[in-house]
Amino acid sequence: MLQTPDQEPLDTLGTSPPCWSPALTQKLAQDILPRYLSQCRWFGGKARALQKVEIIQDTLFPGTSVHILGVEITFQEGPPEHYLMPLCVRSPGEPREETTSSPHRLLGQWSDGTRLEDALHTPEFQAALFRGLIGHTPLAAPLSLTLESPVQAPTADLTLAALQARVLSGEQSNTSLSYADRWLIKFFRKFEFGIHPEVELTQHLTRHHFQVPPFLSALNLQAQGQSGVAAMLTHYTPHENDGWTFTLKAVRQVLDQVRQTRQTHSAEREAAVIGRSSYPSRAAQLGQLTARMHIALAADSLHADFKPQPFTHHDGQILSQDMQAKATRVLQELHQQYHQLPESAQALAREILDGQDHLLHAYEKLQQADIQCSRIRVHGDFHLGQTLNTGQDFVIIDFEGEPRLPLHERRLHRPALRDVAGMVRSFEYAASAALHEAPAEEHPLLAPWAQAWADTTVQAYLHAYFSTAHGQSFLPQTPASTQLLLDLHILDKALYEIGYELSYRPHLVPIPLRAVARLLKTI
Ligand SMILES: Nc1ncnc2c1ncn2[C@@H]1O[C@H](COP(=O)(O)OP(=O)(O)O)[C@@H](O)[C@H]1O
Ligand SMILES: O=P(O)(O)O[C@H]1O[C@H](CO)[C@@H](O[C@H]2O[C@H](CO)[C@@H](O)[C@H](O)[C@H]2O)[C@H](O)[C@H]1O
Repeated sequence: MLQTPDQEPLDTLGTSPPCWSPALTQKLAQDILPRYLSQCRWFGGKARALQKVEIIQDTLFPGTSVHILGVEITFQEGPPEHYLMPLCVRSPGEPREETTSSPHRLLGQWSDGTRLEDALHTPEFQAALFRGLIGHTPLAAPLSLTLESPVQAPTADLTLAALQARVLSGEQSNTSLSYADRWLIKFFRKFEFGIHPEVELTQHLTRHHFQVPPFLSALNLQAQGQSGVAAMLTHYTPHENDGWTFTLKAVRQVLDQVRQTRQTHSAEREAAVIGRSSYPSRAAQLGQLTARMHIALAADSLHADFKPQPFTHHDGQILSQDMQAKATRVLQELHQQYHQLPESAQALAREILDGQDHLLHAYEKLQQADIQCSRIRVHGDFHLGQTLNTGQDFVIIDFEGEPRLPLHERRLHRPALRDVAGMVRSFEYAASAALHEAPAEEHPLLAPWAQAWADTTVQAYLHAYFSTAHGQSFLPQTPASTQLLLDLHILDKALYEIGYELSYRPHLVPIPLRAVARLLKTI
């Protein structure tokens, strides 16, 4: 009998010894995966009603007994999603690494102790994947390798690193593994055929010597004559923490200081508390870095995929319609999820749903505006968690774009201000998250401080961005069109966050709800 992590008894698999079999894949699709997926951080379909889970591809990874399953998930409404799941059967004698009990790695267990596990957590597959991505294990169809250049390291170091894998924990839409903290493999969970923006942009920026973890190789998976990316190998960047953790700590420090001194907010006290902290200069560093990233992304005018393109009147119309369509979709999801929201969030959701017409109308300004700038390739999902704080500076990571968008949309040329808006939202998100860790009775004291922290930080960031990017073709020509593009991208991002949090982290949805309710009053 196979049991799922919550130990609910399931149908027996028969008396044959536990092993990989058609009966097992059938059981996976019918019983196990529908329940297991909803517990996985990387599963983006949590807000949608599942209709069917189907295993459409089963690839044995060379030299292992690991099955990389291509899983198609159909929902009662909307397009299907595809995920990659490397799984293996492990006998009772094989060691249980420390997180064995975690539902994120254990899919089930037979009565004799044999386990069905997520292979990304098992040493056998971790090592094999690394050897494959450094080109030491030949891969056979449907797998293949894109190798930028041979990995420069003594063979002994590589052999040892293969055995020193560590699954990174934390906020992730994919699964990343560090190898001896020198190399990093990102295994993409959501799978789609086509050029992967993360591989393409990391490769481009590596070649332009920009501050990204240098690209080394990509693992491709083919089916039906098409190819998609399953994993990417880069260097590991030693860092103190990621930009999100670093920033949250900075806001908490400000709020703690206020809590201890019980100082109500005033402009004078703000200058003393926030103005004297070291964070605004780090925000300015991020502003400069963002501008330099855009300059590097706009640098290759000979390559059609990177060459800047004009933002035409027609682009303004398309952008306006696209933002309206995305907003409508998110508001529909919000409407559908309304009764599952906590009461306080319901009030905000109601405010937003009631303001739907006003909100959609705001995007129409893009249709009349005279916006003169170029569209370039952008990061696409830019926020503090996409930066690593090395102590002195930051490095930018995670160029996959918004995981909720199809690949071809993530690769479109866009206004550079889309990324700037993403980072602005992230500073505000951090202020809001820190505030809402505090008990409600402290909010009257702390809220003006959290807002002042966000305003000061955003100002430092924007000032540095616009100074560094001054004169670049991707900046709109007038202050009015710059403001319009920025404001509407901020609104677009906050709405995206509502959809993202409903799908991935429902407990956090009040944060973007609060932001959109506030923006509704200013647009
Ligand atoms: N090259 C790298 N070097 C060191 N740590 C990294 C590197 N890339 C990612 N990480 C770590 O992994 C985490 C998740 O990476 P990310 O690319 O944002 O994945 P996801 O798409 O799953 O969110 C980061 O926050 C960081 O802690
Ligand atoms: O890092 P990912 O590519 O997986 O990006 C997704 O997840 C992010 C959260 O991990 C999400 O970012 C949102 O939450 C952040 C705090 O955790 C905040 O800094 C961002 O501003 C906010 O958008 C991102 O939107 C999503 O695409």
